[in-house]
Amino acid sequence: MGAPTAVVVDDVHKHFRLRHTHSLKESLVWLAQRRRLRDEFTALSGVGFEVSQGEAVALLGHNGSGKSTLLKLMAGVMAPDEGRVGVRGRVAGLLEVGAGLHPDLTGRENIFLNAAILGLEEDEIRARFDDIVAFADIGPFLDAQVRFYSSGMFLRLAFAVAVHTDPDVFLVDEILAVGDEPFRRKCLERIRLLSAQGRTLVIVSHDVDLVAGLCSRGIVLAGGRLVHDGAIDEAVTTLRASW
Ligand SMILES: Nc1ncnc2c1ncn2[C@@H]1O[C@H](COP(=O)(O)OP(=O)(O)OP(=O)(O)O)[C@@H](O)[C@H]1O
Repeated sequence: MGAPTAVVVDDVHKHFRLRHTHSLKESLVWLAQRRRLRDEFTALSGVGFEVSQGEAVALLGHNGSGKSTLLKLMAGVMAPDEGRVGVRGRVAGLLEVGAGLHPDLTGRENIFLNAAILGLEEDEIRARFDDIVAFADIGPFLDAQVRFYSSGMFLRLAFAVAVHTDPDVFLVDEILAVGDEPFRRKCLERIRLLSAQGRTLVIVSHDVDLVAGLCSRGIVLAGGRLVHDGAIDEAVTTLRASW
C-alpha cells in the first residue's frame, strides 16, 4: 500500500473580480461611458491532483499562472469557488513575506501569536522559544516592533516560527528570495530535514534548479490549468519548452 494522501485538490476553480474603478465618482463616469465596472478573472480552472504524505512537490509556471493562489487554497487562507481542497494534519508555511506577523507587536510577541495561530499550545511555544530565536538570529530586533524590520528580518522570524511548529504539510512560496545567502542555505537545510522526516512539501519557485534539488515531482500550471504533473525533470523540461 502507498503512503496516505496528505493533500487533495479536486477539480478546483477560483475566480477573482477585477474592479476597474475605486470611487463613486469614477464608477459614475464609467457607467456614463457604458463601460464595465468589473470583470471576472479565472485564476484556476479545473485543477486536480493528490499529494501523498512525505512527497516533495514543486508548483511551476509563468507569472500569473495560479501557483500562489493554489498554495493559498492549500493553506486555507482562501476557499475555492468550485471543487475541494483538503489537507491532512498541521499546515504551516510561508506564503508572503510578513504574512501572519503583526506590525505593532514585537518579534518576541509575534513568535507567541504566530505559533499559536499555527496550532501550538503556550507551553509548547515556551519550550521551543529559544530555538526559534536562535534560528531567526535577528539580535536586538527581537524586542523591536515588527514594522521596523527589513524584509529579510520578516522572513527570518516567520520562517523560524513555521519550521518549529512540527508541520505535517509545509508550504513555501517564492519568498526565500529575500533572505541573504547564509540564511537561505539554513532554510534549505531545514526544508530538506523536514522532507527527510517524512513531512510533505509543496514549493512554489521560479528558481528551477533550486526546486529540482528539493522536489521529486513537478506540477506545471499555465493560465490557471494544470498542464503537466510528473517527475521533476520532465516538469522542468515542459516548463522550459514553454519559455
Ligand atoms: N486577490 C486577487 N484579486 C484579483 N486577482 C488576483 C488576486 N490574487 C491573484 N489574482 C490574479 O490571479 C492570477 C494568478 O495569480 P497567482 O499569484 O496565483 O499567480 P502565480 O503563478 O503565483 O504568479 P507569480 O509567478 O507572478 O507569483 C494573476 O493574474 C493574479 O493577478
